[in-house]
Amino acid sequence: MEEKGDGSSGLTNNCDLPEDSGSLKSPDEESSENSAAQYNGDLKSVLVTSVLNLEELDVDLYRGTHHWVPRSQRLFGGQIVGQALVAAAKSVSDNLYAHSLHCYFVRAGDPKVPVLYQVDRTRDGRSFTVRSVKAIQHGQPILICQASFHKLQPSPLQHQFTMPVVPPPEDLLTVEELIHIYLSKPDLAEKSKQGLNKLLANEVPIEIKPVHPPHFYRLAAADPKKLFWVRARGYIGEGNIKLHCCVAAYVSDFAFLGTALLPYPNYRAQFSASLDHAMWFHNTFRSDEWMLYECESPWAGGSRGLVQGRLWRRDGVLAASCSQEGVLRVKPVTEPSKL
Ligand SMILES: CC(C)(COP(=O)(O)OP(=O)(O)OC[C@H]1O[C@@H](n2cnc3c(N)ncnc32)[C@H](O)[C@@H]1OP(=O)(O)O)[C@@H](O)C(=O)NCCC(=O)NCCSC(=O)CC(=O)O
Repeated sequence: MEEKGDGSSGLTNNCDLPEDSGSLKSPDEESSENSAAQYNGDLKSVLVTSVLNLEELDVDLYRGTHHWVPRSQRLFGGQIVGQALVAAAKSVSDNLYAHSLHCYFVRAGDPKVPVLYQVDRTRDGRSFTVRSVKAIQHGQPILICQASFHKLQPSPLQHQFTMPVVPPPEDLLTVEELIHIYLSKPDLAEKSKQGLNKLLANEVPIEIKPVHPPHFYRLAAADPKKLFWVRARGYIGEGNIKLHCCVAAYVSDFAFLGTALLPYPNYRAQFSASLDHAMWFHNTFRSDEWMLYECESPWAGGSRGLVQGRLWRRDGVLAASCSQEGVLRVKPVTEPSKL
């Protein structure tokens, strides 16, 4: 069973709501914010230079291309959500910040062609503004998304759960380092070796450090809960709060639905795909800095699973919350994993 330190049910007052923190600086980075190399390499994140850098075709019409495509050969849901949020954000003024989005994945995305994003300016209110975005391929919607933006408004109401107590990312191994360890096991089945090598060859623009690696890889039945540190690969830098939300939308769909499979190591997903994805942004954060992703699945049934997640800044501030339902069609595993 997975342990979560002191859990997340306690309420504290230490949340740092946007009205208090228009800047993305965290206290320990203020003195050296211009040093890209201290984050995660001096290369700009491909998420910013390519994936989330949409081409404007016409007013409220954009085109997005792909970077990493999962083995399923359908587009990664996080990419479509992230790009849809970029498109929505382009038509709202600078003083409005995304606070929530709600999406349905209605068709599989085709990795062979780009995606068009058509933005409908649903409403511009006094403090809230809503956009609807349709992601289109082959003339048909693959995703429908509603995103809402809000002006910063101060309030005395401030609370949040407490971040689970876990080892810092510096004390944990990346997924790639863990895979190298598994690959060095002498009794590793050839099929597993091939699978792991394929994973290594993936160019996922996200870095991950699982807090409990065996749980992450579903080796034994575990509670449907997982914790991992996550950040965009490469440097993004301070500045654009909206952009960090779009990167977080991309990141938040990664390995999320798999949380619902953790109690069932004797089954593998024959067909799995996210059906919907919702996010709420609570505080400013940097998506190129380590954030703790706390994922849990309160329910599975009827070939579907529900997952919920919290993205924590490493200083304990709750950055965002996520929810997703996915279709999960499984079949029994014939050979146990030898990782
Ligand atoms: C969810 C949908 C498949 C529902 O569409 P339909 O209702 O028409 O589809 P369906 O359920 O009838 O069939 C879908 C596939 O399941 C197969 N299928 C049907 N019944 C089955 C059963 N009982 N057991 C096993 N498989 C079954 C079908 O043959 C088909 O495979 P086949 O298609 O091979 O013929 C679609 O809306 C969709 O593709 N939405 C997009 C989902 C998505 O791409 N999400 C983002 C990526 S996932 C992601 O990013 C997160 C993640 O991976 O974790």
